[in-house]
Amino acid sequence: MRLILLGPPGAGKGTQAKRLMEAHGIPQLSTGDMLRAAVKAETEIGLKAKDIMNRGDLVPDEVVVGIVEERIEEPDCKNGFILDGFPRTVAQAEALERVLERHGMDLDAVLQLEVDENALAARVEQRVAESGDAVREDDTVEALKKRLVVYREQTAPLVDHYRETGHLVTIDGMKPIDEVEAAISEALSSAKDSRIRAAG
Ligand SMILES: Nc1ncnc2c1ncn2[C@@H]1O[C@H](COP(=O)(O)OP(=O)(O)O)[C@@H](O)[C@H]1O
Repeated sequence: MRLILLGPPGAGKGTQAKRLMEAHGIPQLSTGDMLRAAVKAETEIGLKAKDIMNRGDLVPDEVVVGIVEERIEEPDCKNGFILDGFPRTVAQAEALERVLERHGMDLDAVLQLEVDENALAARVEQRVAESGDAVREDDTVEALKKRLVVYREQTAPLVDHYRETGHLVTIDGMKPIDEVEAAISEALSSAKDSRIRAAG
């Protein structure tokens, strides 16, 4: 199963990705985590990405598309994967479509976690407060605000994009974590049923 988790910072993508990973035995591919690892290892990509990430801006499309393509070629992605934090622009979505096509893969669903903007600010502020010393370098109030603006301007258009491609599944992300998980699992099984019906 190949899934995309879509939603603003603080929507709970990482939390649900981990649960999906356990439920389906497929890896979570978080471009944020991969880029943070590159920054830490001071690779060429990491050196380029560091300041961009700390500002809350987006790393260039070709950089993230490159790391995602390399990652999905790994053997653990054979049965599928969960993309978390990618694609973040329409150009990335189009590049992903080409990459998947080249590898003979297709998408099963794009899970949009829909959340209330006011609640988001509170969640991310809490994350900043709780993270204490282990704070992520881009978890400053300023960078978070910037990430929300970037989301609205560059990533939110993906909702329409994936509605048009027929992959969009909208989930209420304001519910408690277990209920969001249950809603996702239900949506995935009915998506599967309708695919089986369409094929049969
Ligand atoms: N697909 C992507 N395209 C461009 N930049 C990305 C992408 N994924 C992650 N990044 C960079 O990494 C930062 C952190 O990403 P992530 O951990 O997914 O953030 P969040 O916690 O806001 O969901 C982003 O602000 C951006 O600079």
